[in-house]
Amino acid sequence: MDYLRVAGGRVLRPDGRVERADVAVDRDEGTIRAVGPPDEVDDAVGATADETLDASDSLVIPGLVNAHTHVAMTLLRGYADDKPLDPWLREDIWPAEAELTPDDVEAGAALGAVEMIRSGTTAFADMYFETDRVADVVDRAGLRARLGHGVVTVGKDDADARADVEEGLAVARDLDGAADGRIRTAFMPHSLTTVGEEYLREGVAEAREADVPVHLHANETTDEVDPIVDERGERPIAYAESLDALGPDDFFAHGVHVDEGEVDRLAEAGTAVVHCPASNMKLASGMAPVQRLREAGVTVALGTDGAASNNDLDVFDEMRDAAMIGKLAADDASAVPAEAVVEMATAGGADALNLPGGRIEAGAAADLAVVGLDAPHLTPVHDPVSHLAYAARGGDVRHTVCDGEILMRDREVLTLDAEAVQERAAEAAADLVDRVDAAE
Ligand SMILES: N[C@@H](CCSC[C@H]1O[C@@H](n2cnc3c(=O)[nH]cnc32)[C@H](O)[C@@H]1O)C(=O)O
Ligand SMILES: [Zn+2]
Repeated sequence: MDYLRVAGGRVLRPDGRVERADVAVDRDEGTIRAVGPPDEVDDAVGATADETLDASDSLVIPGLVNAHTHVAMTLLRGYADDKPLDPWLREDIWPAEAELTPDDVEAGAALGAVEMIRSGTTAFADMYFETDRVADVVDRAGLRARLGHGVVTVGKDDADARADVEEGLAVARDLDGAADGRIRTAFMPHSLTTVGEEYLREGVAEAREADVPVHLHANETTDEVDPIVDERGERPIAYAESLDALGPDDFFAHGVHVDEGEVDRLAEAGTAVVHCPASNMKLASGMAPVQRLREAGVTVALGTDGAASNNDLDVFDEMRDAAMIGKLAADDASAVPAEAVVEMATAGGADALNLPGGRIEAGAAADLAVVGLDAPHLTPVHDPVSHLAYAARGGDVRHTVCDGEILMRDREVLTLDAEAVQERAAEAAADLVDRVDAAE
């Protein structure tokens, strides 16, 4: 086998313990072959390493999972800030997105991919359009992803609405298994209010038929929950259930305004919630009951949401924000502790997306990040897990590995030309804004 050894570091294990260990990666299989004391891994593998990644003074963690984003929105980073969700989407974001070309989406997705690799993220879920272009980027970048075409039917005539649903289903069927299996898909209606009931019903039924999961924005703002309650006399999660969209492989973004009954239904159904604390704070959407969700047994993952409502794709920030807002929401400083947010960003994310990774153990996918712990803001190291949650940043990541392939070594991205990607995205964004201004 082609043997990559991650050597000399401390390793975060699935039970939350941190131990001195080396990690042996089988690059042919893309899996972790052994984890153990440095003098034992070669024996366990029965070979010496073909290549070594230095992890001294560092912590080896599972690759982080960004379980909800719109990755090409990096082009709209800082384009419109300081507004609530609905006017922000209608007045600023949707008009700009109307001018996006397939090339723009690819440029923005590549920028997002570079940003994610640099900050130790190895897997993400993306809801956007021109999904085949996003998939190309995922393939080249070496990342893992669950991708979908965001379906919106409000404001469209029946033919256009149907075409959008069909596109959502076609993308989910056609791209599943792409990039040597690193790409999986989902049917992604934007939300329960931006897609009409009959389209939701038909689309979800076809998704079930095709065996692809459902991902949507749910219970994000009260402005979105109230109309459902007023019109239907039921809460959004009950509505989702009536649509057959509350399955064990489905995952919903936000879950901010969920009541006790909805939390219990999510737990019983096994539907995961992707908590997006920065987006929820920035759009003043509200505080998700994360402690309550976890206590009820709901799988909770973390997402940055799009870069226009964050404004970056750094999952380290998300861990910190989740811990902070989780305590505030629960009015309890012991709520949503460091271990919880680290679990949400790793195993929780992999479980929510039903993708390999999220755990450093023999047999698991070789998706990992090596985080340098020798920076001033990480000194001293009383507790590495505390640092992951509260003090480390994406820029502390030294190496990133996905599916056994080194995506970044010594802070140099190997799979994409980071400089060219950044230049192209900046140009695409400037041109985009010119077109939006001209269209007004
Ligand atoms: N097919 C649709 C695209 C939907 S993609 C998903 C959409 O979600 C939008 N979005 C980004 N962040 C949020 C959020 O926090 N809540 C709801 N929508 C968001 C994003 O701008 C994008 O338009 C169309 O042609 O308009
Ligand atoms: Zn979103």
